[in-house]
This record gives sequence, structure tokens and C-alpha cells, in this order.
Amino acid sequence: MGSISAANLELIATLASHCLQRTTESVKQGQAVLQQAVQPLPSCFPPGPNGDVALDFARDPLECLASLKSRYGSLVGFKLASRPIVLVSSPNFSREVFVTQSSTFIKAGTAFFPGSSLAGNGLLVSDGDIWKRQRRLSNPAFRRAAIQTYAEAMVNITEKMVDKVWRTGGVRDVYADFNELTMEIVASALFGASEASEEMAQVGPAITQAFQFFTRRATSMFIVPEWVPTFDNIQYNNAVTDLNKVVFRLINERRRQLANSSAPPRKDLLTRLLHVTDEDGSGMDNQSLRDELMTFLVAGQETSAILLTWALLMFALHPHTQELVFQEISEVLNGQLPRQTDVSKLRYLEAFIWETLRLMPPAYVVGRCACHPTELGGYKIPQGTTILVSPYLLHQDPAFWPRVSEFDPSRWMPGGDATEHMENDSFWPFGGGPRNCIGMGFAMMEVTLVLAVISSRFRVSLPVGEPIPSPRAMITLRPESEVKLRLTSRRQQRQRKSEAADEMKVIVCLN
Ligand code: HEM
Repeated sequence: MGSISAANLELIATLASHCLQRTTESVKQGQAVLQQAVQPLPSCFPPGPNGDVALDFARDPLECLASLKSRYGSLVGFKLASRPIVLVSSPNFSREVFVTQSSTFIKAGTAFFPGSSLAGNGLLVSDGDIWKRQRRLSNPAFRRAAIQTYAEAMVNITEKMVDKVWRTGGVRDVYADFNELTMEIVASALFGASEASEEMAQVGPAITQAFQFFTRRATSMFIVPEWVPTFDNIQYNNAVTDLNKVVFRLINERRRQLANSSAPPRKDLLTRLLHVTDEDGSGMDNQSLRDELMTFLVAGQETSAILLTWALLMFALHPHTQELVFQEISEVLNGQLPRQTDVSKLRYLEAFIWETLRLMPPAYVVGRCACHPTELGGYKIPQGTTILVSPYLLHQDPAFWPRVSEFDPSRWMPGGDATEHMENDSFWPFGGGPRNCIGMGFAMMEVTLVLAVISSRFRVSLPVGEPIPSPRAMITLRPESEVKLRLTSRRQQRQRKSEAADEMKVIVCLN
């Protein structure tokens, strides 16, 4: 057997110390959780059940949260997998968590929060000064004028999908199709609709694998740290390594192009992020850029795919509403493809999207952690308590929403009963306060344009005998499995109708 070289020894020593450090961190975290587990809930905690609700939650998270609210009200204290949790589902307490006490209720320490090497220390997970700086530097890339430049690509990519895979319609798993579509849209917005997004498409399987792992981890009660060499972890870490290679290469290439080229700057998000600097002239380093780009992929791809899927299901379940959307689109677009300037004219479609977000908010709960002892609604909230604000429960509360379970987009039209909900804190599909969704404008434009393209070409229905797909609450409120919908080409349907009418005319003449 050969002897171990000095370099190898050094490597082994580094690895060992790394593992020891990570183990110590994990042990510390484990001790903190254990301490919380054995401690009873404080007496002045919000009222709730005595036992741990982990089993109920694992069986059906939505049902578990709804039953907690119906039994104990809009501020419930309980234990979930031994962690102290407060469930918040009223407008004023949600505002307090998101806005008034936003510096007390932070991300770090939130139970079941999917911190992961995939999104690194990006906007979704960071706190304090790091988050402030990254948000300040990222904001310009999401301003209205900036996101408008992605509209054309959003429409082209949708057209391409429709022409390639939907063509004449038929039954499709629209959830799978939308996952691919939104991945391509967000990758093209991030890196430009060129070789870069093609390169990202090549790492599609790695992204899918990393996302699936990320979801499993975020919904598991027992989290194995990513550095432990389990089969799952090794696969995941390989996927992240593949992604990192591509993303770092793209960042370096773009930096070189910007330094050398006198050509007009590209308009993708990466270029915009490379241009912004702080007051001291410094911008984001490669690692921060990588973390934000991956965060935008993680935060922006699946949420939009889910919203599009629920929207199409709503079309299928409410044919009259679908026809109203189609009428509006026909009038506004007049047979042309939608453009960014059309988005604000599609008022009923926008109302339709808000109503879908009301009943099926992809972010059905939003988590925070109390970074020091505080109060909420007169109750004591110890440091380390996880707060779950639930837009899903709030959007379905009959105290704030008349005809609460009716799907009625017209409530969002001028004079409707929902228009004031944006201001009165009973509608939080994109979160709120300083940590609200940076991609809200992007997502609303994307979903509007995609639905406009689809609706002008297809009528959507539930295939005969197909059950209505149900939601499954994971990190997001996603479909439980495939969502199979029938897409009937409106053009072919018109053709068939006019052929049938011609045939009828012939029969009448012959008679
Ligand atoms: C229908 C689509 C979307 C929904 C429903 C949604 C929902 C949300 C919600 C509820 C939050 C707040 C989370 C919290 O407070 O902990 C959030 C944050 C965030 N979203 Fe979205 N999102 C969507 C699309 C997007 C898109 C398209 C992007 C980017 C391309 C994006 C990027 C982010 C980021 C970076 C954050 C963290 C912001 C911060 O803490 O500063 N989201 N999103």
C-alpha cells in the first residue's frame, strides 16, 4: 500500500476539521431543538392544543391548519415536531409579523425552513445587513421598466411550447408542461434568450433533481444535514456542483464581455445585476451573484408553474369565466400575439389571476422566527418561536370574504367587494412588508402573457372521468400529482363547427 502524501494528509485534516465543525454546528442545533422539545409551552403562549400536532400535520397539512384555526382562532400556539409554533391567520397579526415587527420576526431559526446550498445565502434566506444590501442591489432588476423587457421572450417561449407540444391540443399534464415552460422563461430572463439559457436547459435534470431534494428536505420532519454522505445527499451535491459550474462560467463570461465590449449592454437580469453598485462603488461578488441567480430560479420557477396550473384548472372548472377571459383577450389582442403594453388592458384576466391566488396561493404559509422575546396579540412569544402566517387560511376566512368559497373573478373588478383587500391586509399571496416577493411584477406579467397566449388558442376542460386534481401542501401548495386537462384548439373547433353547418345546409337543400 502506498504511503499517504503530505498533501493528502493536509486534505484529510481539512476535511476532518470541516466535518467536526459541521458536526458541532449540527449538535448545537440539535441541542437547541431538544431543549425546545422538552420544555412545555409557556403559560402566556397563544392558546392551542396540548399535544404535538406532527401526525395530523403529516397526514394533511391544510386540514390540520384549518382545524387549528377553527378550534382556537386566528392566533394559535402549538407544538409541531417538538418545535413551538404560532399560527397566524388574521389581517392585523399578519401585518404585525410582516411589517410592524419585521426586524423581530426574521428568517434564521425558522423551523422546517429549507436553508440549502442550492439557494446559498440568497434573498430568500438571508437576514440583516447582508439581506438589506442584496435586496438594494437586486431591486433595480425587478423594477417595472426592467421586467417589461422580458415580455417578448415570455410570449415567444410560450408560443414555442404551444406549437411544439400542444399543437392540436389533446390531453396534457399541464403541470409538467408549465414546470418546463417557467424554467425556460426564468432562465432566459436571468441569462438572456441565447446560448446561455440553452446551457441552463442542459442542466435541466440537475435543476429538477436539486429542486426535488430541496422539497423533500423542506417537508421532512427530520433533516439529515447536506454534508452527510447519504445516497440522496451525494446525488444532490453532484447536481448542485453541475449547476454551479454552469452558473459561475456564465458569470465570468459576462463579466469579461462587459469589460471588453463596446456593444450595447444586454438586458438580462445577470447583466443588470453586474451593473449595479452600492454607494461605495462595490457590486456583488461572484458568490453573491450565484446565490441570487439560484434563488431567483428556485423562488420564481415553481411558484409560477403552480399558479399557471391552478389557473388552467379554474378555466376547466368554470367554463363561463373562461369564455369571459377569452372574449376580453379577443377584443384586446384582435388576433395578434400579446405584448407587454396589453397586460394592463387585460383587466378581467388580472381579476381572474387574483381570484386564483386567493383560493390557491402557492405560498400557503410563510415562516418566520422570533429573534428575541416579543409579544403578539397580548401573548408572550419566546425567542426561537416559529411563526407561520397563512395566506391560505386568511384568504378563505368568511369574516373577510363574502361568498368565500365561490370562484368569482368579478369581485376584483371595479366596484367589486375584493378591491379593498389589497389595502386591508386580508390578501397576502406575495407576502408583505420589506420581505415581500421581489418577483411579484415579473410573475404577474408572466402569468398574464402565458394565459393570454393559451386562452386565445385553446379551450380548456377536464377530461371525462378524470378526477378534479387536489392540492398538496409541501413547501408550496402544489398539485398532488399530474394535472391532466383537455386542450381543444379553438381554430379547429371553429372549422369543425363551420363544416358541420355546411353539411347541415347541404342536407336541408337536398331535402
Ligand atoms: C406566482 C408566483 C410567485 C409567488 C406566489 C411568490 C410568492 C412569494 C412570497 C409569499 C414571498 C415571501 C416569502 C417570505 O416572506 O418568506 C416571496 C419572496 C420572494 N420571491 Fe416570490 N413568488 C412568486 C414568483 C417569484 C418570481 C418570479 C421570483 C423571481 C424571479 C421570485 C423571487 C422571490 C424572492 C427572491 C423572494 C425573497 C424576497 C426577500 O426576502 O427579499 N418570486 N415570493
